[in-house]
Amino acid sequence: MDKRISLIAANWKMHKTIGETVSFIETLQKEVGPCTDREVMIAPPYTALDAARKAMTMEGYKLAAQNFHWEEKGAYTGEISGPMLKDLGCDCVILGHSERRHLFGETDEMIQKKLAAAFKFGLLPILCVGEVLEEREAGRTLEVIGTQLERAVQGLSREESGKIVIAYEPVWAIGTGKTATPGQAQEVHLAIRQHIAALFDKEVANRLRILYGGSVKPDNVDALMAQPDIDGLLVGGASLEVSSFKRIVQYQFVEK
Ligand SMILES: O=C(CO)COP(=O)(O)O
Repeated sequence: MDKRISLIAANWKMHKTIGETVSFIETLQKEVGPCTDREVMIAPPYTALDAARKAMTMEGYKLAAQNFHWEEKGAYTGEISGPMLKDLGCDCVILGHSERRHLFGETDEMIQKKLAAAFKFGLLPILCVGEVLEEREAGRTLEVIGTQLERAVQGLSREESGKIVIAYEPVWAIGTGKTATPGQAQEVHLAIRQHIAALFDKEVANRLRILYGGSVKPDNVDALMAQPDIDGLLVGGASLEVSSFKRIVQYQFVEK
């Protein structure tokens, strides 16, 4: 199996001013140091992207936006484009987060356009997928995620598909304190990899990094990261304090 470098990502959502962002990043880098065997990604709000870029001085730290619009420019009041994010020095962009899907009405079709645009404008996409509680209880988890995946990757080349980062975020586990058990998360991560293998091929699937997100905390990080198909984490609440995010970044490494 290809070796996949782990990615520990912070999604700050609508939190932190410029000053708070700079202070967080400076403290984190001072306490964690450069990262060579894992990548750390931070997604602050748009308003703090520029300051965050300037504060990131160490190896292994990456900057992401939480969303963007697929068009390059135009009459889209309130929107931000890929070239604008590149201009700010962003490396990655989070796409299709469940809050975007459920609170702001993003559809699979919009997410597919955003995914294609991320490649067009040179941003690494982090594609979020996940089921709601009723879907899990009805035994439809894998079907729902399969559909989200198929629709999102439509039109992508084989090479592009191998580069996507997928984040599995069960909607019922986001901000609720309810984490999927490591076994539940592993089951879905494996299914995602198998689905991508069926859509493209095994080599693409083996290269794919799949993150888990949903109430990740210092006390469950090691068990989650020990699972063979969990290649990283997308952390909300616990990424807002340096002390908890640092512990998550410094998860206990196990050879897989
Ligand atoms: O939505 C998430 C990350 O994108 C997860 O949020 P919490 O870690 O707060 O559950």
